[in-house]
Amino acid sequence: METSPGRGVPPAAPPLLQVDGVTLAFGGVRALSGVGFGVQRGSITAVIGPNGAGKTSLFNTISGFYRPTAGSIRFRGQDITRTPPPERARLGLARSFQNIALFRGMTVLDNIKLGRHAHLKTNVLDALFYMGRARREEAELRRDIEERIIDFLEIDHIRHAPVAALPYGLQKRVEMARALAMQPEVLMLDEPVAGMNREETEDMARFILDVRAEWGVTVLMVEHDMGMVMDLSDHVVVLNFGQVIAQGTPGEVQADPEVARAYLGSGDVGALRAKLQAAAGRAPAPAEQGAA
Ligand SMILES: Nc1ncnc2c1ncn2[C@@H]1O[C@H](COP(=O)(O)OP(=O)(O)OP(=O)(O)O)[C@@H](O)[C@H]1O
Repeated sequence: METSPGRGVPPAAPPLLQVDGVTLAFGGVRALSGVGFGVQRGSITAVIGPNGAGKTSLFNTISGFYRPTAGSIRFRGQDITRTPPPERARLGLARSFQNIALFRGMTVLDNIKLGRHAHLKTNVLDALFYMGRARREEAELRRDIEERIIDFLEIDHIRHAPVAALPYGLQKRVEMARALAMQPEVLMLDEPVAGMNREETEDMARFILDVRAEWGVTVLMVEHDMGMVMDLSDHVVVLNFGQVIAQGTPGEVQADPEVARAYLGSGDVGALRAKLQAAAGRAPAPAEQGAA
């Protein structure tokens, strides 16, 4: 492997997803101003920030629902700034939504199948007569869904249940299953643990880690639960008023006075760290107490 001259450190791989100078305005409101960051392959990257910071706008821009007024988004080196959302999904960018966007009257299995349909190569005529490749793809589809995703997310017992009948935590899990059924390279999770109790949050955190470890999927999430973000993420991007005010490892952003100012109104990083540890249900370790 090629290394940097004289330093013995391999050069960083180009990011799988690269956001550069993204600006987005709604009339007079600038939701995003020159936002830039990279998502490394195999990482768990989180976007955080106070209410109204621009997190949802950024997610909608990356998945193609909003078109930026300036800047670019590259995925696997390809410029996708103007690529429509379904095409981005086919390229390998799948997402879940902050407010669950499942078909509530349909079963869990049928909802998950809708995700997989993004990849079916069957043409309309085949589908109409349900023959040849269509039938093979349907069989493959069922096997893939039933044996991998449903088992993995431990939702076997509810596969035939209508989504509307399920508790919130399970609905979120089904949404993740549907996004996974698109076989994404990057799974974008919009507030995956919003509204969940601690047990549901811990389950979801475990699934996110396993998605990366067992499926090799890169994860990009927006999340308010700071404890969960700090525990899981390799890279954290902090937005405030539509701008990136800090980014780095969880330790780096927690030690950044700008981040403390955005969340607490003062640059007290010790208070920020204590708040985050309280959010994660932990007391500060003795070595950390004086570290601020
Ligand atoms: N469709 C829209 N039309 C006009 N302004 C919008 C629209 N969507 C977002 N905004 C504005 O853009 C800014 C960023 O909003 P956004 O929802 O992206 O923030 P957020 O970080 O996701 O907030 P929250 O944490 O509350 O979900 C806010 O000032 C918001 O009022």
